[in-house]
Amino acid sequence: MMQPTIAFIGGGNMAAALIGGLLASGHSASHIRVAEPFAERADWLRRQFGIDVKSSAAEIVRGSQAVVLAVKPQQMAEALSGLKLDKGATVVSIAAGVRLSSLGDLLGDQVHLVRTMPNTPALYQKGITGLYTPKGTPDAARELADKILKAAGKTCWLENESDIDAVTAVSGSGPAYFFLLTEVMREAGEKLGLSPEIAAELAQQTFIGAAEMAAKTGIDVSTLRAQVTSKGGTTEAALKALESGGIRAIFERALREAADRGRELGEQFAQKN
Ligand SMILES: NC(=O)C1=CN([C@@H]2O[C@H](COP(=O)(O)OP(=O)(O)OC[C@H]3O[C@@H](n4cnc5c(N)ncnc54)[C@H](O)[C@@H]3O)[C@@H](O)[C@H]2O)C=CC1
Ligand SMILES: O=C(O)[C@@H]1CCC=N1
Repeated sequence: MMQPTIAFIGGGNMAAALIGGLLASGHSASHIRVAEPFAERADWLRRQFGIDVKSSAAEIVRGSQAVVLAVKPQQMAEALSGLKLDKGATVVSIAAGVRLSSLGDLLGDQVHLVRTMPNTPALYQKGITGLYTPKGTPDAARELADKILKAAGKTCWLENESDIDAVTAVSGSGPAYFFLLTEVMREAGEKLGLSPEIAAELAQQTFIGAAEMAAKTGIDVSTLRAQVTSKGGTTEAALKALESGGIRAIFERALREAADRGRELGEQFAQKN
C-alpha cells in the first residue's frame, strides 16, 4: 500500500519525537516533510532524519495526506495564515490549548481535524497521547492520526474535546510531576546525610525501577505499593506522613489547575484569532 505523505509544520522537539518514531516504525523518509523557519534547526533535521525540510508551511502541504501542527500555540496563527491545505487532508494538532473550532476558523472545513495531547517520553517511543476528533470524521483520518501518534508510544481516543484538558493535566504535563518528585527525594536524601551524587542516583534509579516494575508486572500500582509496605515498617511511616500532609489533595489541586489553564489558553486563543 502507498504510504501517506506526512507534513510537519514546526520541526521542534515534539515533531522530532514523532518523526523519529515514524521512521523507526518503517515509514519512509521520502514521505515525511517539515516546515521549519529556524535554519540551524532545519539543517539538524535534514542531517538527523534525511528528510525534506523547507522554511515555510506553504511549501510542504500540497500533496500531503496528513499535516501535523507542531508549533507552539503562540506561533499557530502565523504559521497557518493564508495556508491552503488539500481537500480531505487529515490535520493533527498537538498544540496545547488550541481548540478544533479555532483551527477550523483558520483552515476551513475541507479538512479533517484531530486534536491530540502527546507527552515528551514520545522522544523514546514511550509516550502516551490522548486524541479527539468529532463524530463525523472518516475512519481513514482517525487511523492516520492514530498511526502517527502510535509511532511515539500508546494512544487513547477520547469522547469529548474537553477531555483533552484532563489528559494535558495527567499525562501531557505529567512527566514534570515525576521529575519533581525525583528532585524532592534527591534533596531529602541529601538532608539525611547522603552525598548529592548518591542521593541523585538512588532517587532516579528508584523512579526508573518502579516504573518498569509497574509496566512489566501489569500489577495495579496500589497493590505494588502495598507489597512494599510492611506492617509497622519504614514505608508505612513514610506514607503516613505523605497522607497526613495531604498528598492526594495537593495532586488533585495541581491537576485541576493544569486543566483549568488548558481551558483558559483555549479561550484566549479563540478570542485572539
Ligand atoms: N513539550 C511538551 O511537553 C509538549 C508540547 N506539546 C505541544 O507541542 C507543540 C510543539 O512543542 P515543542 O516541540 O516542545 O516546541 P518547539 O519550540 O521545540 O518547536 C516548535 C518549532 O516550530 C518552529 N516554528 C516557529 N514558527 C513557525 C512557523 N511559522 N512555521 C513553521 N515552524 C515554525 C520553531 O522554530 C520550533 O522549531 C506545542 O504546541 C506544545 O503545546 C504537546 C505535548 C507535550
Ligand atoms: O506546559 C505546557 O503547556 C505543555 C503542554 C503539556 C506539556 N507541556
